[in-house]
Amino acid sequence: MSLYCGIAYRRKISQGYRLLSTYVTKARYLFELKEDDGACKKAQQAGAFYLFHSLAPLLQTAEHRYLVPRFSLLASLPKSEVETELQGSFIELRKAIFQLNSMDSSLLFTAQALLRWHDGHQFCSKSGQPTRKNIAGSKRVCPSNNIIYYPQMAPVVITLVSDGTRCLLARQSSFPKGMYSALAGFCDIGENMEEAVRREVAEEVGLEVENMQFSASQHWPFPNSSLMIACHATVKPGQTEIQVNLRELEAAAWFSYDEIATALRKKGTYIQQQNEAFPFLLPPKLAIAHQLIQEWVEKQTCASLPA
Ligand SMILES: NC(=O)C1=CN([C@@H]2O[C@H](COP(=O)(O)OP(=O)(O)OC[C@H]3O[C@@H](n4cnc5c(N)ncnc54)[C@H](OP(=O)(O)O)[C@@H]3O)[C@@H](O)[C@H]2O)C=CC1
Ligand SMILES: [Mg+2]
Repeated sequence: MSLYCGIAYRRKISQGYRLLSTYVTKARYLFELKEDDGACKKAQQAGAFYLFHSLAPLLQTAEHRYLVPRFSLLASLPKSEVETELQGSFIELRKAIFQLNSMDSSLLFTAQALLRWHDGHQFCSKSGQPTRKNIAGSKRVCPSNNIIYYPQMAPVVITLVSDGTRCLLARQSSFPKGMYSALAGFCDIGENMEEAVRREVAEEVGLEVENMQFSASQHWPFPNSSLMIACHATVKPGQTEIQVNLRELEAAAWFSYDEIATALRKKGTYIQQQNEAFPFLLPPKLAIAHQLIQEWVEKQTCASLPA
């Protein structure tokens, strides 16, 4: 039984935080760790580790939340013994995101994405020879031709479309029961963000958008690493009739401010909410889709206030 360990890059320099006072110094230290195997080996001795098994992180349960323990020592033990010894379980990250906090999730997402990338890039695509990982895990090199492979993220646009008073959400059959989200899609090669937003909205719901506004971005590890680029957009006036592309989506609909605001206020665990008679759930707080929806509600609230 093999155990993977994901190195928490930002945490492992905990000693360094006190000595290095500025963001620039910290960024340069991390750069050095990626470039200098010796420096990285040294840092690992004082570092903290997350444990993964088959890409599932070891988590501890506390009430309705998951805690992410970090370890300084690693031993090779069977999975079940590790779980018993460390009072936790290896839990699929996709299932755990509903109960993780944002600090933990960001590091876990990075660690899992790196582990997955290394697992899938063991061989050079040109020579077919095994590639070698540097100590930091920031790249792999083919010893026969020196080609360097770096971990990659696929750009994905995610758009919250509004008609001024309602917003458009959709669901795929793979989503958890009752969950609706903003429209997302991978950028095609050669496309810029604006073109990808227009195309994805047209492809998925048959609408044309205008007035795009960038909101924020996020690294998302599922199913492979994506860079989520989140935007707001509006449909052309009077063009609100949805034509769902059933190859991509199970359903799509316009939702009113009240429906969305009520869903945002829902309490209880995700499972409890899913068991309601008519579950309508929004993406977890950690997902940038949630942030887009929250922003839209805030904008609507401001717009309805008297001047
Ligand atoms: N963080 C967040 O808030 C959210 C994140 N997402 C993420 O956005 C991503 C894209 O959303 P989704 O609607 O599925 O995308 P798309 O609408 O682009 O549809 C996905 C399909 O596109 C094809 N595809 C094209 N390029 C790629 C690529 N580089 N990698 C994988 N598949 C590709 C695949 O088809 P085929 O399998 O036939 O090859 C896949 O089934 C997903 O990974 C999802 O997890 C989505 C919503 C919210
Ligand atoms: Mg999509």
